[in-house]
Amino acid sequence: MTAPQVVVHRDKELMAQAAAARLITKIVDAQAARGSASVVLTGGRNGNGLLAALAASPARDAVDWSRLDLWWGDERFLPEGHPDRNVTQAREALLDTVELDPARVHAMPASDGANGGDVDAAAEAYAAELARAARPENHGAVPSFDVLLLGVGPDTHVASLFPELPAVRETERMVVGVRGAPKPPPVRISLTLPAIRAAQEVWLLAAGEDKARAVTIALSGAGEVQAPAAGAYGRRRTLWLLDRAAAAGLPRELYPPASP
Ligand SMILES: O=C1O[C@H](COP(=O)(O)O)[C@@H](O)[C@H](O)[C@H]1O
Repeated sequence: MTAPQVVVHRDKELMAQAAAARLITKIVDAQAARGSASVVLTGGRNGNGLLAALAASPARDAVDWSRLDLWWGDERFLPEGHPDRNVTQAREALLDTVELDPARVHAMPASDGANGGDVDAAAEAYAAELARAARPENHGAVPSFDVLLLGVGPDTHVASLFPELPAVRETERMVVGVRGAPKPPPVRISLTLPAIRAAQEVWLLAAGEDKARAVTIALSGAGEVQAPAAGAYGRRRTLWLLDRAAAAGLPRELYPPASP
């Protein structure tokens, strides 16, 4: 487990811009070192804010978009093209404006796709897609993603792992179907904590007053079943990217005094 590092920005706009700049640098560095990069996207306000900031950044042209693998941490199990699907929102915020290789865009299945309305079969299909992409050096059933992004919900959920629901207790499967999510829609697909922890770096995003309680709980030693965000960490780095409002309840010693 890597200890969380906390970076606090003035407001949510600056947080999104700084996170976008950080992500561009990570992708460019990975592509320079290995020829390609892999990123797991998140849905939600902060994840989409980051993508919009990336779309607006002139530095986005430093990325070779055709050599980027994109995966999703979770998806709302809805028909293809539904406006509430995370992939639809990501396309609108960024993906439709860059030259991605469609074969490298690994959206989670839709409820009107090959598996029909069977969310468990859809989750299994996504797990199989991840397993095919994993290399022997990844030592597991999912790739060692360069960066895995997670928005933190006001109830401490990450991806579609909600407090106390069975998905957050999963220790074997990499992807699961979720039913009864307290945030609509109730049926979702999610990476599990073991899949999330396969990433080299996990970045958790939270901005706004309504996230302050969740951030304080997750960073104060809570258990992952009660506070799923507490169980999200990367192999090499776990980075919490916050704005001042979301960090309001944290003890000041948790982040450096130099944070503007
Ligand atoms: O429903 C979801 O919510 C979380 C958090 O979203 P936010 O709007 O509160 O920031 C998100 O990370 C997840 O991907 C999404 O499906």
